[in-house]
This record gives sequence, structure tokens and C-alpha cells, in this order.
Amino acid sequence: MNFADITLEEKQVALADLRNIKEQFASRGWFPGTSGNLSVRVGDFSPDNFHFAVTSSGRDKSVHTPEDFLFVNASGEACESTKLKPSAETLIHAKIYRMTGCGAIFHVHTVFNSLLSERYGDTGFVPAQGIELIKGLGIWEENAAIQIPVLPNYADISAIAKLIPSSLQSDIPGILLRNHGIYAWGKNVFEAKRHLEAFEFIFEVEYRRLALG
Ligand SMILES: CSCCC(=O)C(=O)COP(=O)(O)O
Ligand SMILES: [Zn+2]
Repeated sequence: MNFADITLEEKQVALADLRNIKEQFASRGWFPGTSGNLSVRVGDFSPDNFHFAVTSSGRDKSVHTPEDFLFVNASGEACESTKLKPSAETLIHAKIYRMTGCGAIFHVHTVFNSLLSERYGDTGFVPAQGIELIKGLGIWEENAAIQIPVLPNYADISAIAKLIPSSLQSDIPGILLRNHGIYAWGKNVFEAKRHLEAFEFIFEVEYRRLALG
């Protein structure tokens, strides 16, 4: 599907959804220091041909401006002529879309996801069990034990993107970058938000368990 064939209405809905999520996450303090990025896919999907709206790089995500988002293709290149730069981490979004076919991806830096990603960085995953919010990830098995992948935080974003296919766990809709933050995704904005909130709750519980000893 060509970008020009995607309806204006679908593009406007994607931008409105991102604006809404941006405002909610900003109110929780989930974009400190301009960190974090958000995206929503538009149009049809095939692994080599898809498009998504993504946050512009380096902007204050606690305010709304006409320059907050732009549309990019599966290679992370702008679909329209613009002076805006897509998120520096757009290639990670593109790789997650390519591998999962999901509909929305949210990335935030929080104290709890940073601390746990470092604590379990050498292990390669954050373990979690016995937390009701694991069901928020869509895992309803009794007393499920999960492992949330942790990837190295290379400066070269394309090097991180290359590691994603071998790191994904089929039932876990997220990955951590060590000492950096989490990417969570879902089939749409609602599901990606639920997954991100569940991950953050799980990280806080696991952190406090460790702190309690
Ligand atoms: C200022 S935080 C460092 C960059 C980062 O990790 C991030 O999430 C924000 O980068 P972007 O280019 O999407 O603004
Ligand atoms: Zn980041």
C-alpha cells in the first residue's frame, strides 16, 4: 500500500491517538528530559511495506505543538517533505513492527525500568512471577512465570534493532534496553497502553521485593 492511498481520516485518528497518549504519559512523568517516543501504524501491513506516525526527535513531550509527529515508512524515512526529524529510535519501532505486525509501540524511560534492566542486564531478562498484572500482558496462566528480555543499550540504534528478532519472546509484548527504558507494543493503542502500564507495575513490584529482601 502506498502512503498516498491511506485515508486522511485514518491518519488523523492516528495523530489524535498519539496526542492523547502523549498527554497522559507526560502527566505521569514518563517523558523526563525529552526522553521516550511513541508510534502508531497506519494502513495495511506487510513486513516490508508499512507506515507509521512517530514522535519527532528531541521535543518536549509534555506540551502539544503542530510539530510533534510525522509519518515514516518501513525504513524509518519521512513519507512527506518535512523539516521534522523522526525519533532517533525510529529504527527500533520499525523492526518491532516488522517482526510482530503490531499496531502501536510506546517507549518510556522510568526509574523502575532503568533499575531493573541494569539489575538483570547480565542475565538477559527480568524475571517476574506472582503478580496479578501479568494478566495485563495477556498471560492468564495460573501463577505464570515470565521473562522480560533485556537488550544491550548500544549507541548505534541499528545495532540494537538487529538484536530484536532473536530477543523477542512470543508471549511477551515488550523489551527493555539496559539502563535505558522499555518498548511495549500491542495490536492497537489501547492494548499497547495496557501492556506498558502492566510492565511498569510489574517492575515496581519486583524492585520493591528486591529492596525488601
Ligand atoms: C533525551 S533521552 C535520550 C534519547 C532517548 O532515549 C529517547 O527516548 C528520546 O529520543 P527521541 O529522538 O525519540 O526524542
Ligand atoms: Zn529512549
